[in-house]
Amino acid sequence: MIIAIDGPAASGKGTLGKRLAHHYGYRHLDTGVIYRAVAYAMIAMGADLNDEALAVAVALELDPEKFGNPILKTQKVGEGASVVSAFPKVREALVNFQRQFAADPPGAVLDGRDIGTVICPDADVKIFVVADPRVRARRRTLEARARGEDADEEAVLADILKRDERDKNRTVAPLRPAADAHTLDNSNLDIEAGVRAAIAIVEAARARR
Ligand SMILES: Nc1ncnc2c1ncn2[C@@H]1O[C@H](COP(=O)(O)OP(=O)(O)OP(=O)(O)O)[C@@H](O)[C@H]1O
Ligand SMILES: Nc1ccn([C@@H]2O[C@H](COP(=O)(O)O)[C@@H](O)[C@H]2O)c(=O)n1
Repeated sequence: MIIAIDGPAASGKGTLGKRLAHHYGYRHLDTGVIYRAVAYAMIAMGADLNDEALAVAVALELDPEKFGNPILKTQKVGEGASVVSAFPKVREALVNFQRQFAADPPGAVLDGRDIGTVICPDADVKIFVVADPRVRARRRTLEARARGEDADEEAVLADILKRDERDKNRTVAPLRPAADAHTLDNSNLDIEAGVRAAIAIVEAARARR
């Protein structure tokens, strides 16, 4: 079974993806980390993030062993990821890796922006996770402060809104729910309640198979 989770920045996709994968014994891929890895490699070499040809070359040479690097989670790298991810050829270079991950047994949960629309249009279950932008900014700020960072909630909100705008308005694979996606608004749900709601969606889909 393939579970596709999409949604805007900091909506809880990764948290939910990890929890669903654990619940069902599936593998989990946070696809945002792939675009972050491209951006980080370019930042590290002092390159211009708008250099599409270089971004493609970097994307083709990515080492998944490095996806766990905590620096990929920083705001600067996230902002860079939303620049390089808008290039059609960068996205093209990364499709096979994601589809291969999805196809391998016993099942997979992938989260991102275009999983239900482009990467796995035939996914068994598609969930589009949303939450009020202020709620998302609050959660992300608390998360950063817990890591010891000096995060400003208004700046975090501005970053989230900017990335959402760029992701929704790009020409290729824009952020949007697939026609057959279930929207899950977790603005007023804690993590446990959000996971329960998602499991109910998955179970309903399994019962229909
Ligand atoms: N339902 C929830 N209730 C409260 N906090 C939540 C909930 N879901 C996620 N969070 C928290 O919100 C923050 C963002 O969640 P997460 O990193 O899963 O979002 P994301 O959509 O994967 O983000 P990104 O766009 O960076 O990939 C984390 O601190 C997480 O613990
Ligand atoms: N399937 C995806 C996943 C991510 N992106 C882009 O990467 C940026 C960072 O993603 P996070 O999930 O880690 O926040 C995001 O803003 C998107 O621009 C993507 O295009 N497609």
